[in-house]
Amino acid sequence: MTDSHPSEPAASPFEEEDYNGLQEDLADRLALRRVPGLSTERDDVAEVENRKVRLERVVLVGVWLSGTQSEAEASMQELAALAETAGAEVVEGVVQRRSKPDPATYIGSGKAAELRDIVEATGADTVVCDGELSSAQIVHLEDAVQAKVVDRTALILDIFAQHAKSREGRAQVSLAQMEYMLPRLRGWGRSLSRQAGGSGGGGGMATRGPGETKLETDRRRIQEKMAKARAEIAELQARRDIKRRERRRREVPAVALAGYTNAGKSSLLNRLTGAGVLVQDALFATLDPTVRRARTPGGRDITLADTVGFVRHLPHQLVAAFRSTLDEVADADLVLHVVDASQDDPEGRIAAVREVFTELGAEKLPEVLVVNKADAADPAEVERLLAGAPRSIAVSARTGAGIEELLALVDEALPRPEVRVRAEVPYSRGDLVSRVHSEGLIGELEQNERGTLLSAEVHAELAAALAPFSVPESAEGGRAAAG
Ligand SMILES: Nc1nc2c(ncn2[C@@H]2O[C@H](COP(=O)(O)OP(=O)(O)OP(=O)(O)O)[C@@H](O)[C@H]2O)c(=O)[nH]1
Ligand SMILES: [Mg+2]
Repeated sequence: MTDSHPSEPAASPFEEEDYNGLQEDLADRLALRRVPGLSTERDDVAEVENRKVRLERVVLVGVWLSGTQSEAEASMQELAALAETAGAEVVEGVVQRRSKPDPATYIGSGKAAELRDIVEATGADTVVCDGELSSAQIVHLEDAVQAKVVDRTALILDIFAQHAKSREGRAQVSLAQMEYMLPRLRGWGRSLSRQAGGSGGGGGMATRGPGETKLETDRRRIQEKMAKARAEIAELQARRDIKRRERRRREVPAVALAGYTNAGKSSLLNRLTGAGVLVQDALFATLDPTVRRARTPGGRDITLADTVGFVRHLPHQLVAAFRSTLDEVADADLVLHVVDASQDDPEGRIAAVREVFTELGAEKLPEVLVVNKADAADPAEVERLLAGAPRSIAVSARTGAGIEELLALVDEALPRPEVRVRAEVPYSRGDLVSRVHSEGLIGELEQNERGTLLSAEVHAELAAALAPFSVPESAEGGRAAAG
């Protein structure tokens, strides 16, 4: 397909002399990886209608559109990791270099025929494509390779469906799945019933007739379910909003841990707060965000939220459906952007995460780049990443290295409380003094016979509560040493 490379006999079915090494390499690695023992069966109405890829033998197919060889390799390896996370066994991975995906079959039709041979030879039951395919592409490719075809979006949705535990998480995933499914119903109906008919041309017309009624019913049923899911999410979101507003009212600064999936966000939350959050060497281990309290070395209380991991080309249906969850990021006062320094192409991951930040309207928030897994990473790589961000720190959630420093940096990076106060708080109002400790920044503090004399920076609401006890800067010999 490409013109820029002189042709040579290609050893591998898919393209190209300068690519063979990579492919064999890839095939080797892919063949080795397997995630055993993932739970499989779960009966969810929405899931039943979806395309599951668990416990299947899959062949991965990518179209290498642009970028370097190592980027193409990274993308395929990530697809393999996703497939395995979903519970599939990857038996083969192939890439075709093209200027754009084939509008009919994603990969070129000649390559599709070769892919069919691979599917047959390996006994695979499913082909997973590294992109988002139209329903027509799925149908045509299924016809060509005689196996089920699943795209990257469906794969990610399937993983989310397997991992979502809370009511809210499950409703969000099922909404996203239905949104994905709705425009593809026609194609699927056709391909599943395997009606005959030419592989080109008429497209959806082939389903006209008796099938049409069924299609309409399905569509209506799904739309009804989507409405129900939306209502459920809205209700749960209202509760989440109340909690968040409560935190806001108390003006506890909100810090969100965000970043690429498997970067170590949950591990960091555990390190920072002792929360026993699930940590797993798996993609999208966390779907239900946990919010915990923590205290900075400066004595300020903060909330720390663990969040859903991001991935390249995170399906927009998911971003939309997880909106209320992801608002933990959008509403934060500070984002800790966690990146795994031990993996390939951390910059690509950082960029992918920032794209999602933008989609969430969180791109302007103060950010600390937390370069994690420093224990396992190349120190030069860590240095490079640190240098690439104005505010950054290297840590290891595993060994605990850098954690204290991270907390200190949080202190520094958080917006400072805006009101300076000086007050003499009677001993009967010890509660106010402890609020100043945890919610403000204390300058001076001393006890005298009337109460606690303090000067501090606090937020507006606390300043108002302290107002009855305020004393002018000059009054009282501020630092009467002996007390
Ligand atoms: N070597 C090393 N491994 C780490 C470190 N932090 C986390 N890990 C490992 O990385 C894997 C992922 O950790 P998690 O904390 O679950 O990552 P996450 O970002 O919450 O992942 P998702 O919730 O799936 O998006 C686990 O196997 C952790 O043990 C670290 O500092 N060093
Ligand atoms: Mg997690």
